[in-house]
Amino acid sequence: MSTWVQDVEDISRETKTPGLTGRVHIIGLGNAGTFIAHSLASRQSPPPITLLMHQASFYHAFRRKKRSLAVNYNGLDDNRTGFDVEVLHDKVWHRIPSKEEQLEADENSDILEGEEAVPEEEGHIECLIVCCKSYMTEKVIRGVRHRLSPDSTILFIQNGLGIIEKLNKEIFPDEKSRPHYMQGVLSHGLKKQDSYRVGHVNVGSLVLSPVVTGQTPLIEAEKDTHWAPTTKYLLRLLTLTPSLVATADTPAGLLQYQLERLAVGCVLSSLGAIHDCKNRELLYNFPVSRTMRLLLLEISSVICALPELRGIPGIEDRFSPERLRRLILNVASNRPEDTSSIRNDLHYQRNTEIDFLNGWIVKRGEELGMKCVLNYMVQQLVLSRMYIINHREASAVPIDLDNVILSGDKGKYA
Ligand SMILES: CC(C)(CO)[C@@H](O)C(=O)[O-]
Repeated sequence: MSTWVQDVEDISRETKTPGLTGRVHIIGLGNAGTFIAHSLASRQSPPPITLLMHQASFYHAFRRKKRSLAVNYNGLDDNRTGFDVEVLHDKVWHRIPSKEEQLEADENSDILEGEEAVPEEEGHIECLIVCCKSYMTEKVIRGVRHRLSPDSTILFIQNGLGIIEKLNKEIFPDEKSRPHYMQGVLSHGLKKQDSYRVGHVNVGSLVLSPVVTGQTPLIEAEKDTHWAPTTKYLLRLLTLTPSLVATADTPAGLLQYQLERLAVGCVLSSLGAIHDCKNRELLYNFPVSRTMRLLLLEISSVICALPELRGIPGIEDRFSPERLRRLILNVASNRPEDTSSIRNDLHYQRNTEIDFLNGWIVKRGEELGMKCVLNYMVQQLVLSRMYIINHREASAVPIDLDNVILSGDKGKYA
């Protein structure tokens, strides 16, 4: 198997682009980000990897873990080190030197507990893997926008759809100065065990494809294989990383996996959050089953009418309400103890991905002249739950228990 250095040299020669460094930057160290960074570091020839952290506290936690990422396979932790780190402080990325570099450093910094030298931020980003939640992506990309160029490639591995359209509108309106995009669907079973430690529950895959914008239907895009050097490099690097089980697909092929994932999310994630329950509690429940069927009628109609999918054989069968329903029941039965990601986000009072799930169906339905009222209602129910939870928290009266005095033997508070 070729090393990453050979890959960089080959691609530089083939595409006549000297100066590629082969460095991969990763933002978002949840389950997917940790697993991908760990997998790249587990290669026989690991490429240079930089983890981008938005808060000094994330780095402090990482340092407590001896700057290692762990994936637990069959009960055994596999620890990997060797990651470079950059931390955002005052809108500037600061590179945190590795242990070896620190030994040589003589400067001190006040933002990172005054122990480590913080050199100037690093420059251009060639390959960026974004694994944060869809609702955070715009903010995250704004933070590295000045380090991206039309020669960069960004790979998005996230739930939901509509993120790239939003980025193009808000951050990269000029097509010529836009970076190249790739998207991926990760189906490995991952479970968070601790910060920077993920359990690998079952083997899945990572399906990848470069993103083409402005080509409808997508089947037309199959003729175009002129990918940017950084796209070629990232695709080669990931597909040759054994633990990822990654494959390259066409844009139309990938979109179909994304839509299946979207349908599962629109039903299981949203209903799990509204009912505040685990996947298993949505099974064998007649009223839930009625809701699922009705939601799927709208979801299936929108997907089957998408102009991007025109000309692809078998779309009506693959995305029929009944097939989607079976797919969803399969996921729920195989992962009965899973808690929906939207439910988790609500629990921790974070924003949710609802606008990129049911919200996307509503938006695309509108463009196609379909009123998806049930998906709209589900979107609003999740948003209203978020509103209630946030307001409940905001209006809670803080009690200073340290200063509460118990008076008399009746146990009354004084
Ligand atoms: C879809 C899901 C509920 C499956 O367990 C979960 O993966 C989620 O919420 O993204």
